[in-house]
Amino acid sequence: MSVLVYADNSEGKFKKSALEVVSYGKALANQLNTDLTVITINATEPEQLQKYGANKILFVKDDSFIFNAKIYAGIITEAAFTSNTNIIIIDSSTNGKYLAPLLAAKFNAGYVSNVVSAPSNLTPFTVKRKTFSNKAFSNTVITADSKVIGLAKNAFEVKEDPTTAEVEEFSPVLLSTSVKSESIEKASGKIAIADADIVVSGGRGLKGPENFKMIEELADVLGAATACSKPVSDMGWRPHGEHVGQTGKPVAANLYIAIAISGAIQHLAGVNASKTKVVINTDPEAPFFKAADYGIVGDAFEVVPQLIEKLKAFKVENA
Ligand SMILES: Cc1cc2nc3c(=O)[nH]c(=O)nc-3n(C[C@H](O)[C@H](O)[C@H](O)COP(=O)(O)OP(=O)(O)OC[C@H]3O[C@@H](n4cnc5c(N)ncnc54)[C@H](O)[C@@H]3O)c2cc1C
Repeated sequence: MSVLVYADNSEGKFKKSALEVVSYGKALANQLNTDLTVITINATEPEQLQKYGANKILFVKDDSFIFNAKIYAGIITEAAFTSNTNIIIIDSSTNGKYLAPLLAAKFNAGYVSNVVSAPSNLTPFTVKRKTFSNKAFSNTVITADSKVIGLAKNAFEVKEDPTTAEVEEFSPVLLSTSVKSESIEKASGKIAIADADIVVSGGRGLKGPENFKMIEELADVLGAATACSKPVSDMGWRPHGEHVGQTGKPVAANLYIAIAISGAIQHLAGVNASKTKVVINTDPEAPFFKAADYGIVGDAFEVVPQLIEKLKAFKVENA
């Protein structure tokens, strides 16, 4: 009986969250003294996953597949039955959050989301998860024989553990579904907040919508998504889709840069799952400084343009 991980990719490339779930799967497989099987769909280099401990890699290659949760859940369930597994691990990307409940229903499994560490106990199977807008942890027991684990982003380190894996093409017997994605047209060329590695976010301290040009420019240089605090979107300075926090979108980026944002508890609740938080604020008493890893006490209108120039120069030097 092996552990099965679904490794998602973006345009064929594995994201960090995919490597995190594979590393988690390997740790769990070691704990259970079993093998790790990974399934991936339309990744360009599926064999890369052997670097992170996969013993078997099942890859589906069919360019006509466009992400559709029902179809993908069907494929992953079929892979679970083929590989005789009773534990499926999945990331917490937007796709992962669509997939996990469908998988749990198909697999008749107990599903726990937002998991942050390997099981503390195997009998009963107990995992630690984040809860209450990431302000608390809960030790949760999965009593069902089959289990679906949704791993929180940035919760488990990517760890190399090279193996020689069996790499096998997997041809699922696709069941017909009531819904099929024919094509995807992205709303804009922008990076989505939920899946971004870096997020640059602006607050009310920027004083007006015209000043968000520098937020966009910084985001451009860093290849980041742009975001904002609630009042900024309430006042119509930025679209509502950019509002992050307890009542907005959650952010679990590798780097979250908060510019002229005070760090109210409702804002922090939505961004504190990010790995490294940087704050730029004129007020040294702003609450965000307590939550941040790095802080600059300074005027955004002076600091941000300098940061952009330095980053541009760094990119030219290191091109
Ligand atoms: C039920 C409820 C839910 C909420 N949900 C959310 C949510 O999901 N997300 C959210 O963001 N908020 C939420 N809020 C609002 C939240 O309480 C704060 O009011 C809000 O986050 C403040 O936004 P801000 O930090 O951009 O603005 P402000 O509180 O006005 O802070 C602006 C900051 O900019 C700094 N500043 C000013 N000028 C400069 C400058 N030139 N350079 C650098 N820094 C400067 C100031 O020192 C200050 O710290 C919620 C509130 C409630 C009651």
